[in-house]
Amino acid sequence: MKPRADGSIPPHQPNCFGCGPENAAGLGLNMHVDRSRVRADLVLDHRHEGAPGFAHGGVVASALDDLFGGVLVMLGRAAVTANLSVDYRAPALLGHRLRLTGWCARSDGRKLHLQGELHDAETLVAEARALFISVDGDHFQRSGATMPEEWNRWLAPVEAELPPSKPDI
Ligand SMILES: CCCCCCCCCC(=O)SCCNC(=O)CCNC(=O)[C@H](O)C(C)(C)COP(=O)(O)OP(=O)(O)OC[C@H]1O[C@@H](n2cnc3c(N)ncnc32)[C@H](O)[C@@H]1OP(=O)(O)O
Repeated sequence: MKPRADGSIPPHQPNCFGCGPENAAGLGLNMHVDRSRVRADLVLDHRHEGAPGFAHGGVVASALDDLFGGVLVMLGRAAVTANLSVDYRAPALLGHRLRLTGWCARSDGRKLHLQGELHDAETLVAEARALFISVDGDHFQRSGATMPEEWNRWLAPVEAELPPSKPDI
């Protein structure tokens, strides 16, 4: 799995909660590569409500987690979330166009240290740090479900260190 020629990132799989177009309960993220970052716009609605008019914090965390899944595609690394930390800086308002940005701060063997932000125009709504751990195909065999064909190459072991990337390059 890799970004398309136009920079858009294909869904992890059609029913992915974050980006799968066939998941009626999903967030429907459309992600794309912008230099060394991954970006996506997100408009949340009443299905995602916590306090009246505000998005549920777990939904915000889910969006950032799946955005990091887009960073994995950009990097060509298959990995899973080991740790996700979110600082909520301002309420995420339903009906507003929110912008997600994610990038890889550094890698260390199997460990990928990812960072992301959620903005509403100029307002920082949330920022996240995550530790992802690279995995191979055996990790996903435990579910017994059929893996998407395009994951085969993605799930090949990757030993090489990734170059450091910064959000502003
Ligand atoms: C690829 C497809 C992705 C598509 C969708 C993307 C959507 C977004 C991503 C997700 O939501 S993934 C779903 C949520 N995550 C999981 O289900 C992962 C569940 N956890 C595991 O399966 C295992 O704990 C894990 C694979 C993460 C690690 O197990 P391992 O047995 O492979 O590794 P190990 O426990 O030996 O840890 C490897 C290193 O990472 C470190 N580590 C692991 N978990 C950690 C943690 N939570 N905090 C800090 N360090 C951690 C660990 O200390 C160690 O460091 P050292 O090598 O320095 O000793």
